[in-house]
Amino acid sequence: MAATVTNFHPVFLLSDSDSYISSNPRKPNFSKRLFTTSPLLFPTIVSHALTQNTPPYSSSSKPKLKKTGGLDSSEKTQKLNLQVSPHRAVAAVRLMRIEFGGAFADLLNERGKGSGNNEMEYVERTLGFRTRDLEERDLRMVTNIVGGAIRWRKYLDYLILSLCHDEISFRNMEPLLLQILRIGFYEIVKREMPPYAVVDENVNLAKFALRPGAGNMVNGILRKLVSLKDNDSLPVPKLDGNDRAQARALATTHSHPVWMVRRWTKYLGQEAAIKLMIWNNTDPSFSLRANIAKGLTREDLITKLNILKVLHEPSSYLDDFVCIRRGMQIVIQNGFLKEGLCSVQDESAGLAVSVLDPQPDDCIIDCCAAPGGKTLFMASRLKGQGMISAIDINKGRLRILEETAKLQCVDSVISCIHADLRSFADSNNLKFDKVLLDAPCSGLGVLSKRPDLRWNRKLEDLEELKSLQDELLDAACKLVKADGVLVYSTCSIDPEENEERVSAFLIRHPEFQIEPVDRYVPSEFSTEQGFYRSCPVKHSMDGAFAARLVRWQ
Ligand SMILES: C[S@@+](CC[C@H](N)C(=O)[O-])C[C@H]1O[C@@H](n2cnc3c(N)ncnc32)[C@H](O)[C@@H]1O
Repeated sequence: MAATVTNFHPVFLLSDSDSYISSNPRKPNFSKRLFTTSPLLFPTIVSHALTQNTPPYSSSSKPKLKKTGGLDSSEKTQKLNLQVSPHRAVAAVRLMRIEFGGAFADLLNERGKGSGNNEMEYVERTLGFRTRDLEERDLRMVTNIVGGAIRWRKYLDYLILSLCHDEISFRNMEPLLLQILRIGFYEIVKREMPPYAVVDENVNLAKFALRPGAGNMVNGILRKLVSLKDNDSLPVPKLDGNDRAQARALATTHSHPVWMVRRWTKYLGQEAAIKLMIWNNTDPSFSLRANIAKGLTREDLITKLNILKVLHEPSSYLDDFVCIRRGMQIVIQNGFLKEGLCSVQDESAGLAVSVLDPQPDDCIIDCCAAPGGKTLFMASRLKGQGMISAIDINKGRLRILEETAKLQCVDSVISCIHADLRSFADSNNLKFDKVLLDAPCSGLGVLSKRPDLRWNRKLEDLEELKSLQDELLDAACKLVKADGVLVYSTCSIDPEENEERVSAFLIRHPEFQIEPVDRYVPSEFSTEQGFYRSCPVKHSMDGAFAARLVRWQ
């Protein structure tokens, strides 16, 4: 079934700042990381993870499901547990789903697909009991705990390991027990919550979801942690030794993979790498694009936000954008997105569209378009005149684009094409004024919004991505008419996916040359080489890159 906007799927919401690896048929292993695991499969996966050690409930105590998949109402009440705080129970299950079920850590999706009743079914199936339904405040706490426990996973595990008897008991720890400890450690060390309440609550969760002995263990470890923290004697990774040793220490302290620290230290220097990691660990802020095609100007949007007391300020860089400082959930709950009045779009993505500079009557092709963040923004700039062909290899995501285009009233200027760009460009002799290639990339510029991404990305991915980016550039350039424009963009901050890809392209295609972007974006975003680059720390937005290339012969 088509994913609809009302499903509020993370892919839709976080479109621009998200990164996707190709479902490249030539590289089938690529698609593995692309999708969330089917919710139907999740309980099986988690059960497996749980039973690696001790099952959380015996088979006789497992909740019975009706044939429809819903819970029998008598079961619901029987299993209701009022002693466990609901937000911790839900957070523990979400963490399990993200780690073992391949779900996205979606910071906006609090009431969408996979939550609400569905989510309580996961809770019951995973923990063996239900909790009371979540209130708004609980939902905010779930989001905070899940985001924080994922971001800080490496650092939290370092602390947990330091308080375990030995490394083997840490390595063999039941997955659910480990999630509960991570929640407790995160709350005590990073959220500075009243420690004894945190200890009690997490002990209860371990006791009911696992067994009394697990509760005792959580109690012992958390109490040791509280005492170390009170005495200011938490272990600290030592920043000394050679580059590799220093990278390892920084990776632990700032909770990132070692390879990322080494790479950023190489390209940015240690100080800037540290600042970037601190940024990635900060709660993200979101920006909204007012949908002028639906008759909502930025001023109208601001009026609505003022009425709802959402803390915001107009973007300094883009006319239609508003930066939300606090109250994003209010925007979601009031249906602004579902009604298509505005979209969640990072300014960095909006600026990449400015590099292409879509104008009424332009004939544009968006080569990797789904789920459509940039296509829809470009379409709104055409003001009903011109045409955008939106290609994507992923049918499901393309359907999201189609439906959102209708919702936002820009469908009359968009035509969707489900195809692999490479074969499309080979078999069609079409030429366009403007070609956008928003390439699949590592997403290293959007780690603050995608807390799980840092753990899912591997250094090896970069090599595969780089050759895919080259192939897609070679295909996209075939579609550019004489004097036409090709914009290559990513949401990565890695020079090998950005500047290096463009340099390599220009060697292969001397018929293109760089047009400096300073006419299209504020000068602080333009690099010496004439490219667009946003830096999270400097500009307080996601990291992104774009190059504007013109076919001159
Ligand atoms: C970074 S995302 C694009 C995001 C999109 N531009 C937006 O703003 O919402 C990259 C997209 O490239 C698509 N893709 C990957 N390989 C492709 C190929 N060979 N042909 C066409 N699309 C491809 C993926 O399905 C994915 O949707």
